[in-house]
Amino acid sequence: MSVVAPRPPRRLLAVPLAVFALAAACAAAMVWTLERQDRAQLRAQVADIAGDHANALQRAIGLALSANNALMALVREGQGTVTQFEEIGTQMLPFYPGIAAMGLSPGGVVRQVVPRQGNADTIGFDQLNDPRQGAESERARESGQLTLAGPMELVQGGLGVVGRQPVYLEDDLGQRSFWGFTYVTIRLSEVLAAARLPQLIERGCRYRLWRIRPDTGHEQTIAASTPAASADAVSRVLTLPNGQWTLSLIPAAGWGAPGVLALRCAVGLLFALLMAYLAHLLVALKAHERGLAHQVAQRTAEIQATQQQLRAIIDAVPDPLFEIDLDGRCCSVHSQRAELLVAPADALVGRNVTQVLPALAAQSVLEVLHEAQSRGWSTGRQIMLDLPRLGSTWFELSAARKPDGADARPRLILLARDITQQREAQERVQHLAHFDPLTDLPNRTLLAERARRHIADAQARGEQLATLFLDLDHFKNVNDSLGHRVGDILLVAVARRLESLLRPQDTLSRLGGDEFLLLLPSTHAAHAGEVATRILSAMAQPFQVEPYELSTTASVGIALYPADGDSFDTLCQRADAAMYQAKRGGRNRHGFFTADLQARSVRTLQIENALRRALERGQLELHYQPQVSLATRQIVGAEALLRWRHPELGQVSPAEFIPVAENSGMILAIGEWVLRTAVHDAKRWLDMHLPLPAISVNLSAVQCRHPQLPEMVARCLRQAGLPARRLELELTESAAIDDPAAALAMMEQLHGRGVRLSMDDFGTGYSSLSALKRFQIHKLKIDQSFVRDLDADANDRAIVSAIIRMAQALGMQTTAEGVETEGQLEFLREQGCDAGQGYLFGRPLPADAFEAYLRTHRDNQATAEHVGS
Ligand SMILES: Nc1nc2c(ncn2[C@@H]2O[C@@H]3COP(=O)(O)O[C@H]4[C@@H](O)[C@H](n5cnc6c(=O)[nH]c(N)nc65)O[C@@H]4COP(=O)(O)O[C@H]3[C@H]2O)c(=O)[nH]1
Repeated sequence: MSVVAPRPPRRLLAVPLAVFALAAACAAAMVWTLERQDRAQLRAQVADIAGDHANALQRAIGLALSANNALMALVREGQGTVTQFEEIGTQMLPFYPGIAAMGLSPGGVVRQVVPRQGNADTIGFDQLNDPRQGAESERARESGQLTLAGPMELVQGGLGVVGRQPVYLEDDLGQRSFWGFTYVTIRLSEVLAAARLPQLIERGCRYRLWRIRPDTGHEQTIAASTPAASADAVSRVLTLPNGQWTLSLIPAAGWGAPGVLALRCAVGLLFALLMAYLAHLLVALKAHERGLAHQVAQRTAEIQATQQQLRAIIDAVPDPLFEIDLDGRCCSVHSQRAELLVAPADALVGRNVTQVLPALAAQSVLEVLHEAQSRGWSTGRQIMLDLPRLGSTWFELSAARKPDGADARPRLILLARDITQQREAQERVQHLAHFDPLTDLPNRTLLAERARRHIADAQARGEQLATLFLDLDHFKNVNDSLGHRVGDILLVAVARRLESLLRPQDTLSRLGGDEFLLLLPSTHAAHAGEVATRILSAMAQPFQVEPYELSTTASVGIALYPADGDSFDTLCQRADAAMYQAKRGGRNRHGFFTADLQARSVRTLQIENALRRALERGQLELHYQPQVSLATRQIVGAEALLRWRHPELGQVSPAEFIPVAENSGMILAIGEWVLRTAVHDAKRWLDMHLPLPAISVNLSAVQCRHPQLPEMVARCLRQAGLPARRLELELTESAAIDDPAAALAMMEQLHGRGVRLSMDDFGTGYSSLSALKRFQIHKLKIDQSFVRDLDADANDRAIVSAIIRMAQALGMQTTAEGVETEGQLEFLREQGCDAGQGYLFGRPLPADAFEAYLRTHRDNQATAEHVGS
C-alpha cells in the first residue's frame, strides 16, 4: 500500500498573503468609514458653529439697520423736519452697537449725523451723486426699500456698510414724495466682533465672510481669518438687504486628522499583519496536521504491510507455531498442517505441555522455554513425538521471548520444525558416508576409522592385526560379457559370502569395483593365512546369479601389523602389493607381503621421486627405431622411444618408469614433451630431405583419457610445422577399455585432424574387432611376443598370419614388432605383413645417431639406384 505524500506547502505563503490583502482591504475600508464619519461629524460641528456665528452676525447687522426705522419714524413724525436729532441720535447710539454713525440725508445729501465727532466730514456728502454710492442710493430710492451698501471704505475710515432707508412722505392729498434717506453706517469690525467671528480661530476654525458683488459678479471677501477658509469649507448664508453674505468655515487643522489617520492606518496594518500571521499559523498548523495525518497514514500502511507480510510469513511456515507461557500452558496455536499436532489445535489451547506430551518431550519443551526466557531465544533442541497420523516424527524446537503484554505474564513463541525427513536424510548421508551403497559394507572411510582404533588397541595389548586385500580374478569379464547389473549382483553375493566367514570383531569393507579389504584384529599370520584359504575355497563355490551359475576366484594379499606397517594406509598399500604379487603368481591364491615386495615398492617410490625432476633436469631423451617395408626394405617410419638415464638409478627402462609416470599423473607432461620433441626432430629431418615418411609416438592410456589431447597434438604439430599425416600415434588396447565412448570421440577428433592411429601390442589384450573398426585404426602392430617364437611355435605362426589377414580384410596396415631374424622376416613377408621393426633392421638410436643412420640409408639408396640405372 502506498500513501501519497502531501504537496509541498505553497499555501504557507499564498494564504497569509491573501489574508493580509483581505485584512488590509477591510482595515482600509474601516479607516475610510471612520474617517468619513469623523469628517461628517466635524462638518456638522463646523456647520453648527458657522450657523451660530452667521445668525449672530445677521442679528447684529439687522439690529444696526433697525436704527433706520427709528430715524424714518422721526422724519415722518416731523414731516421731513427733525429737530433735536443730535440729542435723539446720541441717545439711540448705545442701543445699536456696531453703528459708526447715523444720519439724515434729505434729498440724498447728508445734513445731520451723530456722533458728530469723526463724522463731521460726511456733512454735505451727496449720496445720490457719489460715484461709489450713487448707484446704490439710486436703487434704494427707486425701490423704496432699505438697502445695504458695501462693504466699502468708509468716509470715516475703516471698512463698513451703509444701511440706507429711503423715506417717502405723503402730503395731505396722499401724494408720496421722496424726502431723502436715513442711514446708518455700520463699522464692520464692530459687527463682526459682536458676532464673535474672531473667536472662531480660538474655536479652531478658519473662516471667510464673503459675498458676490452684484455689480461685478465676483466674490468679495468681507472678513477672513489668516489663513482664510479654503474651498471645501462649510458655508452658511446670511440674507441681508443688499443680497446674501456667506460665512465659510473650515477647521484650522483641516478636515482630516493625519495623526489619527496614521494611527488608524498603523492599527489597520497591524491588524492585517496579525491576521496574516494568524493565517500563516493556521496554514502551518493545517500543513503540520496534514503532515501528521500523512505520517500516520504512512505508518499505518507500513504497519499493515508488515502485518500482512508477517501473516504471509507465518502462513508460509509449514511448521506448528505456539504461543505459550513460561509454565508450558498453550495460549494459541498456528499450524498449516494439522497432522503435525498431537491433538486438534482447539484442544491444545489452554492445556499444559505436560498434559499433552510425553514426560520427556514436555520436559524438553519446558527447558527450551526457560532458556528462551533467560537468553531471549533458544534453538536446536530436538524431540520425537508419536503423532496420531504420521507416527514417529522429529521436531526441532526454537523459541523466542515475546515482548511483555499488558498483563506482564511472560509469553514465548515456540516453533516446532518437522525435521523427520532431514534426520532421515542425515542418517542416509551418514550411512552413505560410511557404507558402500551396493553391498552395504563399511566403506574405506569407516574401515580406516575402525583400523585406527584396532591398531591402537593392538599396540596397547601387544597384539597383531591382519589386513587382507582381496580382488576378484577376471571380474571385468563378467561385467563385459553379462553386463554391470549381473556384475553388481555377483559383488553383493561375494560380500555376503565373505561376511559369513568372519568373526564379529572382523570388518569387511568394499573399496570399490571388485576390491575388498578385511580387517582382522587380535590375530596372527597363521590365522590370517587360514582365513585367506577359507575365503579362496568359499569363492571357488559357484554363485547363482539369476539364470547364470558363475564361478570366480580371487587373489588375496596379506599385510600384518606391526611387522609390515604401523598405519592403516601402509598396511593397505602392502596388502595391495601382496595381492598383486599373488595375481602375478597365477591368481586364485593368497600371499603375504614380503621383503622383496618391500624392496620393489621402495624402488617405485625412488623412481617416482626422481622422475618428478627428470624433465626439468634434461634426463629424458628420445631414441628412434626404424620401421622398414618388408617388401622393399625402405624406411617407412620410425618409433620414438623414451630413454631415462638417472645419475644414481642408472638407465631406467620405460617399461618400469612409464607405469609409475602413469600412476602419478606425470605422464601428461612427459608425454607432451615426447610428442613435441619427436615432431620437431621429424620436421628437421623432413627439411633435410632424409628418408623418413612418418614418425610414431606412443600414447599411454592416461593421455588418451585426457580431454585436451587432440588440442595438444594439434598444437605440437603446428609449432613444429609438421604435416599431420606424417605423425602416427600408437595406442594400446587398454586406452579404450575404461570409457570406449570417450576414447572413440577423442580418436575421431585426432583422425579428423589428419593424424594416423596405430594399435600397439595387438593380440595381447582385448583385441576387439568392432573397436578396431570404430576407432578408424590405420595400422596394427603385431606384438613381439608372437614374433619372437615364429620360427619354433606353430601357434604363434597361426596367430600372426590370422592377424595379418584380418588387418588386410579391414583395410589396415600391419607392422611386426621385435623382428630379429631373417626367418621371422621371411615368414612375415610371405604372410603379407607390410612392415617390420626390430633389431634386424636397427636398434633404437639417439637422435643424432639416427640422423646419421637416415643419411647413410639415403646415400646407400642413391648408390643402389645409381648402380641399378
Ligand atoms: N627384444 C627385442 N626388443 C625390441 C626389438 N626391437 C624393438 N624392441 C623393443 O621393443 C619395444 C617396442 O616398443 P613398445 O612395444 O611400444 O613398448 C614400449 C612402450 O610401450 C613404452 N614406451 C617407450 N617409450 C614410450 C613413450 O614415449 N611413451 C609411452 N607412453 N610409452 C613408451 O615402453 C615400452 C618399452 O620400450 P622399450 O624398452 O624402448 O622397448 C621397445 C624396443 O626397444 C627387438 O628386435 N627385440
